[in-house]
Amino acid sequence: MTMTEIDFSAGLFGKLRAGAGQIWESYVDHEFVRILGTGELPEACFRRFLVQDYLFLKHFARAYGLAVYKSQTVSDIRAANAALQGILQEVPLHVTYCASWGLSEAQMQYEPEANATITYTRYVNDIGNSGDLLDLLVALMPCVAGYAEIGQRLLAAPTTRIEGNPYGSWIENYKGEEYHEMVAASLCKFEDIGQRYGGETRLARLQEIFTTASRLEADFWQMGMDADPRRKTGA
Ligand SMILES: Cc1ncc(CN)c(N)n1
Repeated sequence: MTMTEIDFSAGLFGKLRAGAGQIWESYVDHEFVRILGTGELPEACFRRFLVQDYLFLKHFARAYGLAVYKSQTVSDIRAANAALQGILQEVPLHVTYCASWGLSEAQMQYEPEANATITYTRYVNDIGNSGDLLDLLVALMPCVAGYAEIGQRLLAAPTTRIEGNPYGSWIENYKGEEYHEMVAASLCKFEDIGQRYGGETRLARLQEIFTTASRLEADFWQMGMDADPRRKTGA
């Protein structure tokens, strides 16, 4: 089977990604991702990230529920529902890692949310509440497509190690065919909705939303990095 190759530079998504420039790079090429690929990421950083990501996924599933509500056609409802299912399919990966550290799913649910989690998830849901379906999808796409790009980059990087890497199954998930097929379908629907909702005439505002969500993605990695015990400065 050939791997689904995604062209991240195409269409409205490609335009927004290019418009986000250095902020997009700071997300997909974050230090956290690079040392996760080599296996050198301190476990405390990955733990902090993964528990927060579980809480993040809950709010992103809610955001896709909102996308279902904002949809005006059955085809768009189906696509938002499929993306919601895609988000939920990530959860077992998180539950399995946390179980290996003795943390149950019941306990994960009651972990306090980090500022980075609150800021990003509430921003996206606010865009969805105040804007239309296209605004909401623009806020969601850095999350959906960014991890597929990260998976593709890790796969291509000569420094990436899967065997013996404690984060190997995380890498396998986001470079895997199932995730990439879901992202390819999401991007295809995004281009369709972009055209129907006049994306090209709304570029300035859409760029603002996309760039903000990309910056909040980079901040999310940084929240994981900051849990490195060697970087702690006293407090
Ligand atoms: C913060 C974040 N961004 C993106 C993904 C991939 N859906 C995720 N699990 N977490």
